[in-house]
Amino acid sequence: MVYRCYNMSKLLVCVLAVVTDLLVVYVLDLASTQLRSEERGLDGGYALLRQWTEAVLRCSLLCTIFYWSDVRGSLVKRWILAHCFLNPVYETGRLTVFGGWPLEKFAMWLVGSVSAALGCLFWETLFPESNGESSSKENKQKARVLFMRVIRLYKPDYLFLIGASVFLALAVLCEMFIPLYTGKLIDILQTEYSWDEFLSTIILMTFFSFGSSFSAGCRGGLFMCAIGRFISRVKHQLFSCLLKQEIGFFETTKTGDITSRLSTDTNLMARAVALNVNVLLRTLIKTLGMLYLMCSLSWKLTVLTLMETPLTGLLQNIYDTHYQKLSKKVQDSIARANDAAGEAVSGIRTVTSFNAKQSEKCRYDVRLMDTHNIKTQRDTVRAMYLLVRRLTELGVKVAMLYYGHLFVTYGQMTTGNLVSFILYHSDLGDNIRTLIYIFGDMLNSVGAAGKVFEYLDRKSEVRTDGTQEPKDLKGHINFQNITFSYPTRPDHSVLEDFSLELKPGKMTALVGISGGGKSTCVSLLQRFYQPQHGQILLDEHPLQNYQHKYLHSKIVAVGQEPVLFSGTVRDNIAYGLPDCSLERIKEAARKANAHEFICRLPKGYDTDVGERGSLLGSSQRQRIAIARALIREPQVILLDEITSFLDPTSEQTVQQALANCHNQTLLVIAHRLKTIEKADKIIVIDQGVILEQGSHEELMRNEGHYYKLKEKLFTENNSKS
Ligand SMILES: Nc1ncnc2c1ncn2[C@@H]1O[C@H](COP(=O)(O)OP(=O)(O)OP(=O)(O)O)[C@@H](O)[C@H]1O
Repeated sequence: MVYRCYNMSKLLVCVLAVVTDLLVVYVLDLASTQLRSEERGLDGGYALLRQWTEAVLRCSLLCTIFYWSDVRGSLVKRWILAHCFLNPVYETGRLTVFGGWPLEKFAMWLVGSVSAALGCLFWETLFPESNGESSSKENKQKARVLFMRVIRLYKPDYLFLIGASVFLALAVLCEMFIPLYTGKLIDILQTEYSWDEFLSTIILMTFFSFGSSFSAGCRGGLFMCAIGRFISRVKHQLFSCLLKQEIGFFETTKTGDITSRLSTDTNLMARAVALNVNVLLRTLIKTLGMLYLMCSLSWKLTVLTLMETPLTGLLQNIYDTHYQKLSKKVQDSIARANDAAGEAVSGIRTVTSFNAKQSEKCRYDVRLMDTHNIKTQRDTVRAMYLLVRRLTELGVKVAMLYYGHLFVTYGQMTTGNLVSFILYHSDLGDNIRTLIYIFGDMLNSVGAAGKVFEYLDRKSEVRTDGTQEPKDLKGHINFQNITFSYPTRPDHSVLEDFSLELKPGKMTALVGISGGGKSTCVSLLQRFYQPQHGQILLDEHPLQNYQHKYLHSKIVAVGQEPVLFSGTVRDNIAYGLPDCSLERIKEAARKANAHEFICRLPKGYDTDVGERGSLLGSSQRQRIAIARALIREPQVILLDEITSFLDPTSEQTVQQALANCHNQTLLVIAHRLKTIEKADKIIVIDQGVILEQGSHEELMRNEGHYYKLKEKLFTENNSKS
C-alpha cells in the first residue's frame, strides 16, 4: 500500500513537472512575441540566445521540482538535461551549418521531449548503473587515489617523465603544422609562384617534419626508460612483499593470480601513468591545436565534422563495455587452461602412473575450446564495431567532401585549405577516439594498480616482528591449548584444545593414522600458520616473540618430500647461508650420510641437481635436505616422515646421526617402528586429540591405541623394510 502511494506521488510529480515545463515554454514564447517586432531586424543569433536562456530556466525549474519532491537519480538528471538542451543544441548546429529558422514551437517541444525520453531509455538499457551513483563516485575516488599513488611511485623517474613530456609537446607542435604547409604548397603551385616563396615553404615543412621525428624519438626513448625502471622497481617490491606473506596466503591465492600480478598487472600499472599520460597529453595538445587550425580554415566544415564525435563516442562506449567484459572472460579462461596444463606438467609422474594422459589432454582441450569460443565472441563484437564505425566515418567524410566542394566552388575556401582540412580531419577522428578510449583504459590500468597495491599493502597474518635472540636456547617446546583450523577450511578444526610438551634434548615421536594432525604440529612450530587459540612456547616465551630469522635457524624441519632448488649440491646444502664454508657443508653432508654419494656424482659438490632436484633420486634428495637442516646446528629438529624414502642402510645411518644430536630437541613423525621405538616419548594423535603417551615399552604394556596401531600400521611398514 505504502509502495503504491509512493509510486502515485512519483507519477504526480512527473505530471506536474511536464505541465509546468510546457507552461513555461508557452509563457516565455508569449513574452518573446511582444518583442518580436524588435527582433525582426536581427538574425537567428538572437533566437538562439533566447532558446539557450529558456533551456537554462527550464532546467533549473525541473531540477527544483524533482529535487524538492525527492525524485532523484541519474536517469532523471539525464532526462532533464536532454529534455531542456536538445533543442538549443540541435538548432545551434542546424543554424550554423545550414542557416534558417527554428521549428514551430510545439512541434519542437514535442520532438525534443520524445527524443530526450527515447535517448534516456536507450542509455539506461545499454548502460544501467549497477550499484547506484554513490558507488560510482566511490570508484572514481578510488581510481583517483590509486592514480596518485602510481604517480608517487614514479618519483625516482620524474626527470625522465618531464624530459619526455617536453619532447612530446615539441613533437606534437611540429607535427601539427605539416598539413597546413602541405595545403599552402598546393595553393602556391596553383598560382604563378616565386621560387623564394616555394623554397621557404619547403624548408619550413622539412624543419617541422624533422623536428617532429626527432622529438618523437627522444620522447619514446625517455618514456620507455621510465617505464622499464618503474616496472623492475615495482616487481621487486611486490616480490619482496609476497615473500613476507604467511603460508596460508599462498594456499588461498591461486598461483596464476600471483604470477599475473607480477607480470601483467605491473605492466598495466606502469602504462596507467606513463603511456596513458603520454598519449593523453599528445592527443589533447594535438586535438586542440588541430581544432584551432581547422576552425581557421573553415569553421562551418569543422562543426559538420564534429557531429561525428558524439556518435563515435556512444559507439565506443557500447563497444568498450562489451569488449572489456569479454576480454576479462578470455583472460580467465586462458588462466584456467594454463592451470590445467601446469598441473599436468608438474604432476607428470602421477599422470603417467595413473595412465591419465588422455584425460588430462581432454581436460586441456575442453578449456582451450572454451577460450576459443569466448575469443570468437570477442572478435565478432570487434568486427561489428569496426564495421559500424567505418560506416559512420564514411558518411561524415562524404558530407564533408560535398560541402567542401561547395565552399571551394563559392570561393569560401581555397583548394589548398580544403586539402589541409581533409588531412587534419583524417587525424582528428583518431585523436578524438583515443581521447575517449584513453579514460577507460586509464581506469582499467588503475584497476590493475589496485590489485598490485592490494598485495603491496598486505600485512602477513603471522607476525614476524619478534625481537628475542637469546644466546642459549634449550629447545623446550610447549603447545598450550592450541585450537587451529587451516585458512582454506576455517570450519574444520584440525587441533582442538591441544597441549603437548617437547622436552629439551629429548626425542618425541608423533604417531597416529593419516590426517590426525601430526604434520600440522610441525607447520605450527615453523610458524607457517597462526593458531586461532592458545600459544606455542619456546623456552617459556611465545614463538612470535623470537626474531624471525633467528627462529628459523633454531627450529628446522625436513619434510616428506623435500624441495631442492635448481643449482649445485653445495648451493642446496648451504641454502640461505651465503658465506658457508665447504668444510661445514661436507660435515653436514657426512652427518646426513650424503657425503659418499655426493663424492660419486660427476662434479661432486658442484653437480647440478636439476629443476626441483629432479636429477637426483628421492633418497638422495632426502639426505641433502637433512644435511641442509643439520648445517644450521639447530636446537629443535622436526622430521616429518623423512625415513619413508630411505633404504634401510641409509635410514640406519641417518638414525645414528640423529641419535648423536644429544642436545637437540627432536620431534619425529614416522610410520616405521624402528624410528619410533627409540623415542623418549611417543604420542598417539587422532583427529587433533592426544589419545595416549609414554615410552614404547609403557605403551606396549598398556595394550591401548599404540598397541593396536602397531599391529595395524607398523607391521605392514616393517615388513616392507
Ligand atoms: N594445507 C591444508 N589446508 C587445509 N587442510 C589441511 C591442510 N593440510 C592438512 N589439512 C587437513 O588437516 C588434517 C590434518 O592433516 P595433517 O597433515 O596434519 O595430518 P597427518 O596426521 O600429518 O597426516 P599424514 O600422516 O597423512 O601426513 C587433515 O584432515 C587434512 O586434510
